[in-house]
Amino acid sequence: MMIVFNPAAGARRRRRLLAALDLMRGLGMRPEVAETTHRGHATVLARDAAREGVRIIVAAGGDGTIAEVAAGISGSDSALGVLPLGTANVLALELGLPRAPARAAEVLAMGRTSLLHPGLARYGDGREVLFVQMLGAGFDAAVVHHLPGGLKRAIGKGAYVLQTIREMPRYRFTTLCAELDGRREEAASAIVTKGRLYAGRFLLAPGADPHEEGFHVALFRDAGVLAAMRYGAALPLGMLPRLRGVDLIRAGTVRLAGIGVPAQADGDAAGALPLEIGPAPRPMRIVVP
Ligand SMILES: Nc1ncnc2c1ncn2[C@@H]1O[C@H](COP(=O)(O)OP(=O)(O)OP(=O)(O)O)[C@@H](O)[C@H]1O
Repeated sequence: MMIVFNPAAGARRRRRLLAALDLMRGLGMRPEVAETTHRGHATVLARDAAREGVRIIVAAGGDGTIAEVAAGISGSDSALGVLPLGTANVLALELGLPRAPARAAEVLAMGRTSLLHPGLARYGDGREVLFVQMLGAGFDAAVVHHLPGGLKRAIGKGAYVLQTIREMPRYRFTTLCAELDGRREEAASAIVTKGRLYAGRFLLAPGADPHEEGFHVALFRDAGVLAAMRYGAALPLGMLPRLRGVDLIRAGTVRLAGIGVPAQADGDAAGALPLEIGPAPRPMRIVVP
């Protein structure tokens, strides 16, 4: 087993990692730990470990770190493990992975796995971005693009709320075009999700399951500040999936286009449209409780 640790959020994360390591050592495990030094590094570390035949490669960080490690092991026989140390930890909530470091370590020690079907976004320039949870295009991506890293480290999840309020008056709402299995739709924003949850434990797509193939696409039809406020208020109340102006559609492939529309994948900035989303070439195994 190898642990890929993102130390970016400081001392608290390191303490939680050490607590997990303590338990593992108590069980006689001696996992190697590699620390990331920059964005994208987790993918390189995980890819090298997968080539060496490491059986379980653990992402110790948030959803961005998990996505980077998943990209590194994609196509290999290594399984993905998770020590949830991030801000939102959506995948951990989705899969019922414990947040307490000792309990998360126990799950890793047991090594029970299930199949995960990540999504792969392909851009016009040939770039590819793998995601395990979701890809958003439009307003939520603008929030992610402009979120100051320092603010997130200082106040955690509240940073997203603050940045959403800041973004409302300045985001230039444009129409994006979504092609869902070839069927054309229009929306102000879209979230292509593998899972049920969004931004923490808030319900977005009740019928979704990351263990299944395909995507659930949430289309936010209405543009403008008032609509964004309505969506933002409905989310924590669990009312978003039933809200007027929100449609949820299943699809196996998704094309998104729109001039200057930003994209985010698993909570990290991921360029701009146009892009095409389909399944990753191979599903991967993930360690689950
Ligand atoms: N050493 C580093 N310094 C700065 N940034 C890093 C470093 N290592 C990784 N990163 C970047 O930090 C991003 C965010 O980290 P991560 O996902 O672990 O935490 P988070 O954003 O707080 O969690 P969540 O996504 O659950 O909200 C990663 O996508 C990665 O690109």
